[in-house]
Amino acid sequence: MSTHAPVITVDGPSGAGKGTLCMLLAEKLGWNLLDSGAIYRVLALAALHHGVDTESEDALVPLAAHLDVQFVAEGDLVRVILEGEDVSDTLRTEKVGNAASKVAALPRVREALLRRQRAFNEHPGLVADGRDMGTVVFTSAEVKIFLDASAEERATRRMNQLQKKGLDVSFSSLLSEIQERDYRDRNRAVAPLRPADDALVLDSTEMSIEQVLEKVLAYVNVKLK
Ligand SMILES: Nc1ncnc2c1ncn2[C@@H]1O[C@H](COP(=O)(O)OP(=O)(O)OP(=O)(O)O)[C@@H](O)[C@H]1O
Ligand SMILES: Nc1ccn([C@@H]2O[C@H](COP(=O)(O)O)[C@@H](O)[C@H]2O)c(=O)n1
Repeated sequence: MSTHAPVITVDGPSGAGKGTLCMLLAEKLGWNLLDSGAIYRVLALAALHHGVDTESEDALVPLAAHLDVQFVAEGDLVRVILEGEDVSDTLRTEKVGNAASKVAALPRVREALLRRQRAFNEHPGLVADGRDMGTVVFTSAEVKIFLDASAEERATRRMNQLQKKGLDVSFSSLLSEIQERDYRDRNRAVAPLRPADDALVLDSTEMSIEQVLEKVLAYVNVKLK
């Protein structure tokens, strides 16, 4: 990876604050941003649209290889366009998140999406958000972070987020959806969710977004010096 731009990877379970942290880091550093979860979500949504079985690896691999998706920056937001349709809001639902974690458990599907993810590694640098950024996709990354928080705190954050959008949600169903997805992501045979051996593990349960950013920026400055 020496000819490539520097990379900061941020892995961790759903709702730990990876997306928020990565967006702030990318803004602060002026680097590119990869939301790898969005790629798995787009594939799951494409499968649902085309009536493709989300458990059939044979059917999903060609779909993954030919995904017609664009990520369009719009101010602070990145709009996701699948086959010409803006799917940014649909993509964030728990239904799609769950379907994404099913397609993400299939080895040949992950393989088919590797090149697409690595193509984001452009100058001046990349902040990569996901589950296996530090362990599989960018193993030589200069900085690796594993961001965690208790399942209860993550469900609370998600509930607040959805309530701000005017959605009525039950804490207990959010918690069980998060726990189900965690279990699948941590126990799959390929690229299971775990900290890279050389990652800084940060538990954000008791930390604000500002505290997480401050701690990570201090670490990044030391590592990139
Ligand atoms: N340290 C924090 N304290 C309180 N709320 C937080 C913190 N970090 C993030 N949040 C809030 O939690 C919600 C989920 O955060 P975010 O989307 O960044 O998580 P994520 O790890 O990227 O989740 P996913 O993997 O499912 O996309 C957001 O509403 C965000 O503003
Ligand atoms: N590098 C990654 C990123 C995501 N996944 C799977 O996709 C699901 C959705 O991810 P979000 O970050 O958008 O919530 C997630 O539950 C994982 O199953 C992955 O496997 N690898």
